[in-house]
Amino acid sequence: MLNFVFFFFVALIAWFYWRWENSFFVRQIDNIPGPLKLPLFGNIFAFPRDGPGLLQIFNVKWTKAHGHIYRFWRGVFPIVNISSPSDVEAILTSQVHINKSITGTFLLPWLGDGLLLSGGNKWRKDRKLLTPAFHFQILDGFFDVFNRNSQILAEQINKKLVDVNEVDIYPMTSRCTLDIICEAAMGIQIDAQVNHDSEYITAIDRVEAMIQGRINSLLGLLPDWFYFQFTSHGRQLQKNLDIVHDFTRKVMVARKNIVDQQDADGSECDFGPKKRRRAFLDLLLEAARNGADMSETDIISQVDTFMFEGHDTTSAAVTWFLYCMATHPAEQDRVYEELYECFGDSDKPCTLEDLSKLKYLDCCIKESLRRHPPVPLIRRRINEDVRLSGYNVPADTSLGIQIYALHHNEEFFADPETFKPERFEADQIIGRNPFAYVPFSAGPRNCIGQKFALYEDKVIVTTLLRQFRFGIDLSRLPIRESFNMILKPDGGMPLLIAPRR
Ligand code: HEM
Repeated sequence: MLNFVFFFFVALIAWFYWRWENSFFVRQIDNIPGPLKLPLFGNIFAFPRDGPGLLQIFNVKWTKAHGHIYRFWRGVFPIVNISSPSDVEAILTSQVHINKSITGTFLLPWLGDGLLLSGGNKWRKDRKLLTPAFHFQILDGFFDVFNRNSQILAEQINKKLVDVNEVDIYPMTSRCTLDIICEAAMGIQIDAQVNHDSEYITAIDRVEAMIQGRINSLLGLLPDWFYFQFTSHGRQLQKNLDIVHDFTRKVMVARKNIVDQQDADGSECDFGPKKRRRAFLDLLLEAARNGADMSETDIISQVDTFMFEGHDTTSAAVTWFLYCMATHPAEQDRVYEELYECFGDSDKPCTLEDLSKLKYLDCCIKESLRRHPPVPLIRRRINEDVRLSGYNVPADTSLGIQIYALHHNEEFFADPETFKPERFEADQIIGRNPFAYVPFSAGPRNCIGQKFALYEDKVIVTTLLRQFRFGIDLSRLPIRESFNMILKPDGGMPLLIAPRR
């Protein structure tokens, strides 16, 4: 009898699987070229565990083997990856495909329904509310935060140079951008550059590494309730998430109390229409006070989202830019000449007006973001059937937009592995498909912090290049790129640094 029940269930599962395999949905997906899949597991065993391997398989190996549109299976969930400008344009400019895919759910326990992960009307409402926070007049007010923290970074480098001439620059730029975003998002100074033992900073580092570890392994197939309750990885992640959320909540309450107090005693408010620089948190608290439908949890999710999106991305951009300079001394000299023309020998802080004069620096930064895009892959959930490169991609499919593969497409960027800033000189851009280059994404769901990031990036690198010359020990090359949610240097970024004066 038991045998009969067992075989009955196996046969039932096999029948359901066979029906599903032959469904119109699966047949449409499998019509798109892609690697051979295993029943139930799909291609999950082909995913490398390490970041460099992951970048290679998605952006290089499978793109070369199957073309600029291919599909693969994460268990029974299909993912279609695209990297041709016309397909990318069709998705990014669409008002229909604006929701994030299932992989975004791994970030949900951390970022909640913040701007990065929310969809539909909630996203539209929040995006409208937050857009004024990135008005250029408001960003101008952050220049003193950028300059002050860049100068602290230069001092920290100088301290290291007393003993050595090679410094791993990546953790240092990371702490610098963390200090900047904390001040901009929450209005507080955590001094991560000098205070290395902060529980909050350690927890943020762990949360990022653990979420990436989960995505890349079989743990990613477990539902949240099981993963957080019954695996030690999940329990550890929860512990670190509690530290991060606790910190954000405490800052929010403290900020709210200050504002309430100032309101009550009529003293000058440090947030209000007359004050030029306001943290993003102030804007959210103000909106909540003015009756916007926004709970405490909503505010925390938005602040945590800015902390995540605004920290590692920019430090990766700064780090890869310094790498490009270190490996291209002639281009570094030309950038320095331009800086010298603008600033001379002075210690004058960098202003928005100065940045508008630094045209060659701008080309070098754009080329660095092409060659090493900090966000190499973004995802969408297809809301209704769409035709891409002649294939029908059915509704509910997860779609990957491979920014890295797009930026390395020979058709648009000849000799794509070579650093050539002149690609971004005015006459070279004419006629190039604008969707061949999208480091900040494009369309309605582009990066809301794009201008903030570029100003911050430029102030940090000008501060450093005015004071130091960067080089690299050739035996360290190549520094491998690692796909860890963002594009990080594998094993750090050891650069040879010499003071200019
Ligand atoms: C060089 C640095 C940066 C790069 C390359 C970058 C890139 C991107 C990209 C590609 C997206 C689209 C993500 C997606 O569709 O899944 C995005 C979204 C976003 N970015 Fe950035 N980003 C950078 C810096 C920043 C900064 C400094 C902030 C905040 C101050 C920020 C805040 C956001 C937010 C909130 C979103 C979600 C926008 C939405 O869905 O409406 N980013 N970013």
